Amino acid sequence: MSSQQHPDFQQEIQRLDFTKKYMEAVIKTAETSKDQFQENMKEAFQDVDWLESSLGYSSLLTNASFFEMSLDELKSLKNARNKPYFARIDFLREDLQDQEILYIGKTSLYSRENQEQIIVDWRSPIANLYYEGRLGEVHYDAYEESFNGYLSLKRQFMIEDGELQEIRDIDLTTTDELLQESLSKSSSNRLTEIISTIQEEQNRIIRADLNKPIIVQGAAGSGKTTIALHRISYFIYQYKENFAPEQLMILAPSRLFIDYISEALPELGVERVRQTTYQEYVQICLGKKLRIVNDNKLVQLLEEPESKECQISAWISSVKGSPVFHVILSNYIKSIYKTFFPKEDFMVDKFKLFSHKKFIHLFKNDYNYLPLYKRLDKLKAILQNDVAKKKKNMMSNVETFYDERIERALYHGKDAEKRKQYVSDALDKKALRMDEIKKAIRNAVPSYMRQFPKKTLLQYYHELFSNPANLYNWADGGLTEKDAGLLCQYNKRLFAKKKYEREDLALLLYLQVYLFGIPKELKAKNIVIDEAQDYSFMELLSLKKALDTDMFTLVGDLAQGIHSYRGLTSWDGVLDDIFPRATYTELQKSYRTTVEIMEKANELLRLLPYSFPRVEPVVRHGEQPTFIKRKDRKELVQQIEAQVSSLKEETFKTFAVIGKTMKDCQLLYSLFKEHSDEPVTLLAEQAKIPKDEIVIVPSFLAKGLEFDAVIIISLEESFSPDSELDIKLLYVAMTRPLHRLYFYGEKDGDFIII
Ligand SMILES: Nc1ncnc2c1ncn2[C@@H]1O[C@H](COP(=O)(O)OP(=O)(O)OP(=O)(O)O)[C@@H](O)[C@H]1O
Repeated sequence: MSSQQHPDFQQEIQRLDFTKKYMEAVIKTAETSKDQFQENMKEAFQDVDWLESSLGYSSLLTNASFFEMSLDELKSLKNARNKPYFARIDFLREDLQDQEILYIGKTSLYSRENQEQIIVDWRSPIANLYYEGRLGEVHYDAYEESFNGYLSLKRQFMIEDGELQEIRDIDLTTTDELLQESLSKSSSNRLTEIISTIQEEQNRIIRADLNKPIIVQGAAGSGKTTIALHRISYFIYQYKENFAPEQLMILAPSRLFIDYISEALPELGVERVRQTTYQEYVQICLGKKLRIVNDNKLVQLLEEPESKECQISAWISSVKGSPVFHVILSNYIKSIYKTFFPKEDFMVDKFKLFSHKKFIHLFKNDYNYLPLYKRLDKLKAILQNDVAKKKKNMMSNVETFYDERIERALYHGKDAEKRKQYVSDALDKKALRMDEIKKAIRNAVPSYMRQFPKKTLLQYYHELFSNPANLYNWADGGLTEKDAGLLCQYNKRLFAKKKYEREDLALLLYLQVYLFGIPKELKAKNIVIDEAQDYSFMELLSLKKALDTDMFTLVGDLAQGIHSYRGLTSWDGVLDDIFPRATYTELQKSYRTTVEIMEKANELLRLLPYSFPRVEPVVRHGEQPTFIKRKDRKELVQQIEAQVSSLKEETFKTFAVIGKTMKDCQLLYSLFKEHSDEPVTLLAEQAKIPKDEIVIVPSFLAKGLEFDAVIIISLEESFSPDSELDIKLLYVAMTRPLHRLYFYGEKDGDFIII
């Protein structure tokens, strides 16, 4: 039924009008003075002729009183002005008489007269009925109670600029037209919120137990990034009393990616969540800016796959990220700890203040929870305290010793001359001893502390690789002697140039945790990691140790694991050994691409040596992906320009040309600069994604992004069916478009499956 003919259309228009006016009055009052609320209400509703209708709105003008609002609440209310809600549910709870009619929106709004909800927040427990509930008998859980009832209506609203456009009632048979419509729209180059069309399987992840970590293996375009952001929003809503948004953290693969998600964040009320990249975060924790080289070994692997050096370097990365290094670091740390067990008692002058056994006991037991150097600080403080407490006693002991002697000599000595000499010597000795003891008191703690090694994190790290025999022993059989030798040689070469690689960061972070500790203010309470498949075992383990929590949301896709030389090839180890409490979920449905594109991309998955289930696209059809024989140089640029301009005529807005490597992209970029006036941007890791421009982007940087149309090019580089990496890169590139996909190459074999 078209919305205009819907019997409730007029009534819904009135309801929307009421809600908007009510919101305006509340916003105005919050911005001025709360005493003005009655006035503001009268003003907002002055020309409304339906107030006396059966809807019973009139009492609000007389009974309303205003309540304080937080700045955040006010901001979300203002954001919701143009679209106060997107759905309605009618629910009769079995223990209540009256049916509840609930309007669901981005934020909540309470009636100031009777505290009834005018708009229900999408994150509230009852709103779950919209996402999960079929019409009929349903239940929802809230505050550890379950409520049964009957859901008689699920209605969706299309509201644009505050005007009601359409109403759709969802029954058992209707497909989700709103979803179809939302997916058929063109992309704005940015991620947006999807609260009105969240699907059941996605909703379950967003609302999954917030006290447990969660790992999501999701196909390309299944909504992983989107869900992760919505889960943060849900978390903030549920725990607004306990956590400030700043205590949550998103770790994104690059600055480019942070820019990409930035638009969805304010919409979801999560813009204050910390957003950073793994490398930035670790370096902040280490308190050092290191010179990171070979950041993208992937590029080397692509450009020189046969080079021996390159293969060794990839192998080094995989070992440093593997559980073997957990064993190595644990043993290494134990060996460092041993050098901190004192062998001597703590003496001040001739006084024994602290036995070394007591010291070791405190060190090993009472301060076990602290990092090594923090334990040392504690002990130092204890010694200083002890000395301060016993100082007087020690001095007076010495003093008394001499004074007694002097006194005895004064009263008992017979020979006056001898007595005088004795007293004078004793007084000298006393002065000397007093000086000695004062000096001993001053020096005792610093000189005792001097026995402990004082090294920096980097010194410890360098020592880890200084001796292959040690490394071999610490590995407990995890490395051969030859491997240990190779690792030491490789790292020594780097250290000599004061350089480090990304893979060193995890190991440095682990050592930092156990040796020096991580400042409290850097420990987020809940962490979201996107593209988690690109993290190694050690990277995830070190992060968990550094942050001191297992409250992680990890989302990723092993099929897009283009960094698998260092990253993960299975979630098993992560689940078993790092996050044993985690809930593991898979998402197979893809919302981004059309059936035609996804089916083609699925062909690639079959070529990978792992068994990935086929990705199921949401039924949305489009054109078949097309191969176009590219022309040379200048003409190629014209070919692409013509393609884009015809796509623009079809109202598509965002376009990317994806090349396998940065080299191919740079080549195309220079061709554009030479032969075209069309604005183009070559995307780099730190870049921002421009709107309304063609972007040229290498396949490995395109991960996570999306565009209306994508052209995959092959200039000097083609994708090889024999390389797992090439298959994954092509898969990533092919799953970026929403609507159209083209291959521009010399011959169809350039793209493996075309
Ligand atoms: N329930 C939904 N309603 C509307 N759009 C959706 C829904 N779920 C996902 N989408 C859209 O599908 C696209 C893909 O989502 P997203 O980028 O979160 O997927 P992803 O799993 O992170 O993909 P990739 O692994 O390729 O990076 C986005 O445009 C997102 O807005």
